[in-house]
Amino acid sequence: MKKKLLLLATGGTIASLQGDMGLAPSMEPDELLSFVDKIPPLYQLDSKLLMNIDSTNMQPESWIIIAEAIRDHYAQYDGFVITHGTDTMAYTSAALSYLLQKGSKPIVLTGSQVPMSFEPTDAKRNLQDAIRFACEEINGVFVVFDGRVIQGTRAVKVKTKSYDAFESINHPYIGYVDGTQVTYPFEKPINDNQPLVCDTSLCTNVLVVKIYPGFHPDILDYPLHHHYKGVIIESFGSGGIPILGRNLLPKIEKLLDAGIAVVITTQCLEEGEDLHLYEVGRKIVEKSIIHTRNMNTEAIVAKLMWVLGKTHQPAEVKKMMETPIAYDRAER
Ligand SMILES: NC(=O)C[C@H](N)C(=O)O
Repeated sequence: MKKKLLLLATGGTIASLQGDMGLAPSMEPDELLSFVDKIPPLYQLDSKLLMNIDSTNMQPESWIIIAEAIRDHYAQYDGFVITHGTDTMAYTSAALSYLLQKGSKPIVLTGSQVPMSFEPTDAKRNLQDAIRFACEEINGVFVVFDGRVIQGTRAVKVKTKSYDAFESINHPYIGYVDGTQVTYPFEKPINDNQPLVCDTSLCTNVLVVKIYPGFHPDILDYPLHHHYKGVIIESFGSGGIPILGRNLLPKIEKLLDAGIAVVITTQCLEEGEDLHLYEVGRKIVEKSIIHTRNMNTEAIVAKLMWVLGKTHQPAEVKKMMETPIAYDRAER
């Protein structure tokens, strides 16, 4: 049976044309599709333009627009393709993994490093691959890019120009697309065909701070005095914060005392935090901070906004953040 797919276009390089001020998204979804080699027996496709923006301009409110469009059309289609800029695609793929849970259909994000109208370009292949993967019997949110299928909570943009811009971090690739062929390196994930759960309440009062040698503890006064509900600290290596010199512990205690969720992650892309390893990590483990294990920052930001959209109660926030959703974290 032919699959019924919906393409939701949001802009990005894939839809960009050269203007006086540089590349800017302006192509309509039908124009994008005119470049694609159709696989007529496999699918029938409708399209809708949700926004036409550089993904630099994506906001959490834009994630909600995308999620609600999918929710509203969920019953009518077998799969969804979202064309999106690459710069914040990993945030959107993570966010949609929280906003739209369970379900029975694939939601596939793609984009390109070079506009569709340029030659050569990666846009044509990526869009074709995304459409092909959206025909699979699989559920969840995925990024399809340069022939690789990545779980939505595990994609990270690691290159600014090359075609292989995205990697699956701390998680295996779900699959590969080559022409009309989809292969799975491991067992194909089981589609347990559950009803879609759409929950779009978000709290955006979240701050990410990357510490560095010389980071001044006073910076952490800012979230305290500006109604922030969550602070994500990108610490070093296996995880730890300075406890000598510009000691961050007293300020972190103040944040926790004020009921602000403090989340610790690592600046290292691979293998995740292990705060128990070193004294500089253990000191903070004694406090009720939130562990992230091997989650990526994009997923942590989206998950924290989503969790804080439901509760500000510290123990609840910690429990929800530390509970795996959509394969976003693995315990050791
Ligand atoms: N390759 C791209 O799509 C980059 C673009 N600035 C965007 O994220 O919209």
